[in-house]
Amino acid sequence: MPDSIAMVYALLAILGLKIFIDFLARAKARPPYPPGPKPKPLIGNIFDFPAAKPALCYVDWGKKYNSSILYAEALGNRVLIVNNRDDAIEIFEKRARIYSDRPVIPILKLMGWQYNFAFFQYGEEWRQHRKISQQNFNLKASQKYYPIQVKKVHQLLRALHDTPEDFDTHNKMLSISLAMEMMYGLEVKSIQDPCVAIADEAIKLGTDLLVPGSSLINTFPFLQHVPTWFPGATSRKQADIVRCLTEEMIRIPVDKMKTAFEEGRAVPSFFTDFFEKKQNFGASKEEEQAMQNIAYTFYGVLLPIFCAQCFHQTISATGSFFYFMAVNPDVQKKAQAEIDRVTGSTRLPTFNDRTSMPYVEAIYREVMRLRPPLPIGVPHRLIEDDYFKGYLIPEGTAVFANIWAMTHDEAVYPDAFSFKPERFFDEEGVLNDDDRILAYGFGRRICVGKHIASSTMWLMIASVIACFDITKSKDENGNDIDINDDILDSGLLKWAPYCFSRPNVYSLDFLLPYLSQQAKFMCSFKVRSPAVKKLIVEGN
Ligand code: HEM
Repeated sequence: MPDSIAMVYALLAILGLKIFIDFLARAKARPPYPPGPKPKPLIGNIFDFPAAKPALCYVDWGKKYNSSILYAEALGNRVLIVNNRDDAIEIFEKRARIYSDRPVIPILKLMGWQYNFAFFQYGEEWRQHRKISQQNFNLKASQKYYPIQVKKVHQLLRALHDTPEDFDTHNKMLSISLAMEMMYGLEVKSIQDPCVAIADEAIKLGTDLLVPGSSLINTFPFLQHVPTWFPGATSRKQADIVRCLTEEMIRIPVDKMKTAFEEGRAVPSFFTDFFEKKQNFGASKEEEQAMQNIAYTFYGVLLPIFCAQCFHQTISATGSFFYFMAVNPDVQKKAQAEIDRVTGSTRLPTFNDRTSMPYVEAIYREVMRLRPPLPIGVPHRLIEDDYFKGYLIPEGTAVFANIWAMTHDEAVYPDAFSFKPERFFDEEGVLNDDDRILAYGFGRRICVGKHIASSTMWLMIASVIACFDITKSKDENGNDIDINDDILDSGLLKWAPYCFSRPNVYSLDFLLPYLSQQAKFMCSFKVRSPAVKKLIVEGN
């Protein structure tokens, strides 16, 4: 080998060695990552991520590593878990500029779910959608939907009265028909309505694809480019079906609403109001697309949160409430006494009663505390390196608020695992100021539908308690059927950032908190009196 070539090789070797030494020196000099399980060579923490109940597992990590923030990584995917409320406020709210992005999820696009702005990257498009949503669904503006909410809750009461054993189906009707009427002014009359069937199927099939191991695309995003005809591309095919269903889910209500408009029978709603404005004053294509996306997003979000069966094993906020009432008859009695005092048992509760019913308010807070429907929230993504409590949090880290850990913190909520609405009262018996519902998340991505959610939940709770005694179901011998405590696992399922090749791309498994494993529980609804029966039937 000529000397000059040998020289080049030697220089390259020295350069390589220098880069390696610099790398080691930098790694040594940089502040450490937050505590967490020790990563293994190459695979990192892939086997440390919990296979179930992540919220609980991350609480254990917190104890083990004596830290309220935990860090782990697997094949370039970085995850930070925040177990403590103050840290969450510092990170998501005080540092919102850099903690408001979302991880990129390639399969969403294959399923046509990229129109759901809850998954949008932090940027101009998200900002536009968020602004329109806030204008239409802030505390004051959302009150224009009160009449629809009242109508839907009264329909739920009638349905529970007629066929109490179908309470899951009635929950589904509440969520879908509320969304349809609020967003498109459309009345869904039965569970057989094509809108219901299509939305149900799209969400079921779509969420199936998110279950770990169900699709290799979740693990190896490059597989998204494999054509559907390719042998073995089953999840690719399923994603295609979901996309078709999702497109229908978006198209059908818009078409129906336009027809109603042309025929002069359109009812005011989020989208109808926009459509009317468009006819009169015009609107840009982007604006129309944004309105359509928002209507679809709200529709898609309402289903899993309120509906116990849309995601086949989900226990919803409504389902958690039924459960807590069935196993806490004393709480129910106390709430019924309060409601009867305010309404005189001569009418159903109304929104105007909310401030006069502090105990019902406390029940709402306690349901949301004990069973936050999304226990580890929806991940945010950090857009640049950050330093927190002396630790380095690298750019691209997916950051989870462990809401469940915060709402089960014994230091804040003594006897945290018990259902005790009384905890929200001070010594004078006045409702305390612990009124922030952590279940709605944090910062700029905080739930934009929280006022609709809060009012719907409150009215549903007050109305159902006013009308029914909810008890455990009985077996054929008249004995109580115990409700399996597994119900307590609600929504605590897994999130595991499986191997992805791109640092800002995460497994869809983070959506799994939406899913839970326990079977449907049984409870029974008994109308409290003939007078109440009359109120239910007449809807007063
Ligand atoms: C009990 C009911 C509900 C709960 C517990 C809940 C919870 C949440 C949580 C935890 C997030 C993520 C927040 C974060 O990133 O920190 C979220 C986002 C969101 N929620 Fe809700 N939600 C509920 C009901 C609703 C309803 C009824 C709507 C619409 C009508 C809605 C619309 C949205 C939207 C659009 C986002 C995405 C916001 C964004 O990314 O900017 N939610 N929700």
